[in-house]
Amino acid sequence: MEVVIRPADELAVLAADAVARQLRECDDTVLGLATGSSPLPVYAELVRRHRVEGLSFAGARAFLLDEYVGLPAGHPESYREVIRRELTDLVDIPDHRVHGPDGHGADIATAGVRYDAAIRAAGGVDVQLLGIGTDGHVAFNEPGSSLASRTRVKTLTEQTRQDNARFFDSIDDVPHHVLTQGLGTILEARHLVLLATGEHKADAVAAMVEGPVSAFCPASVLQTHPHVTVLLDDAAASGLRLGDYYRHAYAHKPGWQSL
Ligand SMILES: N[C@@H]1[C@@H](O)[C@H](O)[C@@H](COP(=O)(O)O)O[C@@H]1O
Repeated sequence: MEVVIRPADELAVLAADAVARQLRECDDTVLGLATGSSPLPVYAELVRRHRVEGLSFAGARAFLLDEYVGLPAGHPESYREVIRRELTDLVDIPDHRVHGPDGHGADIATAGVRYDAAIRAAGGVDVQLLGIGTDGHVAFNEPGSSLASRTRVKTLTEQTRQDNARFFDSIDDVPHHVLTQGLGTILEARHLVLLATGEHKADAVAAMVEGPVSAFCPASVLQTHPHVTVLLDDAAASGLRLGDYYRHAYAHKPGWQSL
């Protein structure tokens, strides 16, 4: 796990660098896209590079991490619509190559199995963007999630519903259920890039990076993955005991070593 502590605007550039490098190196890159506020500056930077530098997503495919269950297709806060608005409608990736768990179809019980099969059939995710919830969830894997879990339906905690209520008219409109990639599914991506900013993430970040690997903090399972980049601003890093070491290591990072 590489922990990089830099100003927030620089974090977005670093994450975009990882995505852009993958797109340039591989014609049929498979991107893993996250929603929430944290990746938005990364998407803005990728859109800028597409427009100004000609970065192309034309050969790529993309898979979303998660989706609310029960929102009608086309609901503005469904993650499929959010990602269209923030990224995929603004670059040259064909819409039919962007996939999300089917949260409004009739067969919710088997949607997860089908989704995992689709990711596998695409060859797996090359670069997976991630955020972290204040309770340590990644995607919508709430505390208590199996560290080996696959894509399935989960029930949101009240904390997560409150955290996400800002996107809806009221908390009553936030669904209770979601379809989310499992932790085991996420761990199969080849490079995980997690962004967290702000003091409200500091406790979850400390538990993820320096706590025990435990279902109590689902994000801590990232400690078991061979290629994870954790991008933090000072506030999100403020609970880390080894913060000075992570800064030192990044300042002395060999020039040949990319994220
Ligand atoms: N399902 C998403 C997660 O993927 C995201 O990481 C989390 C944090 O969101 P934010 O980045 O807005 O703090 O929110 C939601 O719960």
